[in-house]
Amino acid sequence: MRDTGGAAFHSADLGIIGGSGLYSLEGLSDITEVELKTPYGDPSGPLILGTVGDRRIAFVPRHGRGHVISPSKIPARANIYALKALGVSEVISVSAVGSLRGDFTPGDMVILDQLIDRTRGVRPASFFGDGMVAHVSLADPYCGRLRPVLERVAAAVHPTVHEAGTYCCIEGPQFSTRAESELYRSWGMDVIGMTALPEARLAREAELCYVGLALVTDYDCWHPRHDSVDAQSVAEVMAANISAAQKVLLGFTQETHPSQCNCHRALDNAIMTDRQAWQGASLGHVPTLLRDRVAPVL
Ligand SMILES: CSC[C@H]1O[C@H](OP(=O)(O)O)[C@H](O)[C@@H]1O
Ligand SMILES: Nc1ncnc2[nH]cnc12
Repeated sequence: MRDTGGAAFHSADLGIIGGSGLYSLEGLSDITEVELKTPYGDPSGPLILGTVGDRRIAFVPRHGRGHVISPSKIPARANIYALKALGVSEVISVSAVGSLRGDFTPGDMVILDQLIDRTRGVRPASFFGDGMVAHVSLADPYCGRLRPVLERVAAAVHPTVHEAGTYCCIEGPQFSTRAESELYRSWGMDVIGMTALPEARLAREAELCYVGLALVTDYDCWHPRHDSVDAQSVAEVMAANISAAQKVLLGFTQETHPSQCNCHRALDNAIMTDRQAWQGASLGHVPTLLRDRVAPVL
């Protein structure tokens, strides 16, 4: 069913953002497709809403249907805003990644815990700045409450799950040079991709719990005994592991429940703008993100 009624008529509590190779979700019932408009433009495509057990899920493939959106062009603000507007409080983000170390091999899963930003500043990376200035903490960009749950669920369905990993986010869409790949390895980065940022920054600003499930698809271009990555090989390894990823996602929906979390208070000590100055048109669309947090003063 296609429904353009908007967020007000729909709701979800868990958001799933699909990456390369994950363009649909298995196991959903009561499926509705919603086309949402946001102040930050259209999301990557219609959001798919559905039910698994007692969870209402909202799914969005970040590259769009048919993989038509390049990493630099992903409307991350619209995607996160749309999830927030639907009532989502927890998000799991799935990514294909290259391995930067010998013991992370293609087919492995990684429960991401850290990020390094090697994007070039061309991606809008904040909801704040026009009339309201906020500086959230990103010290731990992934939710510490949900990461162990994801690890447990993944370990139950997949033989090799790494409990932590630092994701190096490059601009793309080209893959790295060998010198860059070696540089990132020398810095101690674990995996490489093009999409975890600004998604993770925006999820924190929107006070969402956010976890990252990375599927290792290649050794980038540093490994002396493996071919350099290409898009086709990424797609092939993803296809071989997609049913395991789907099982992890389904399991995760049943193992987590919306609960109180520090992530939902990320703006508590972050807003620098005087409270009196929160009034007025310059505040733009931030109230929707903050919802009931600022409603009393607006
Ligand atoms: C198809 S290879 C490069 C492409 O795959 C990854 O996408 P995602 O993170 O959405 O799974 C990588 O970041 C690039 O966008
Ligand atoms: N080696 C790599 N570099 C960047 N993004 C990727 N996605 C999957 N493999 C990748």
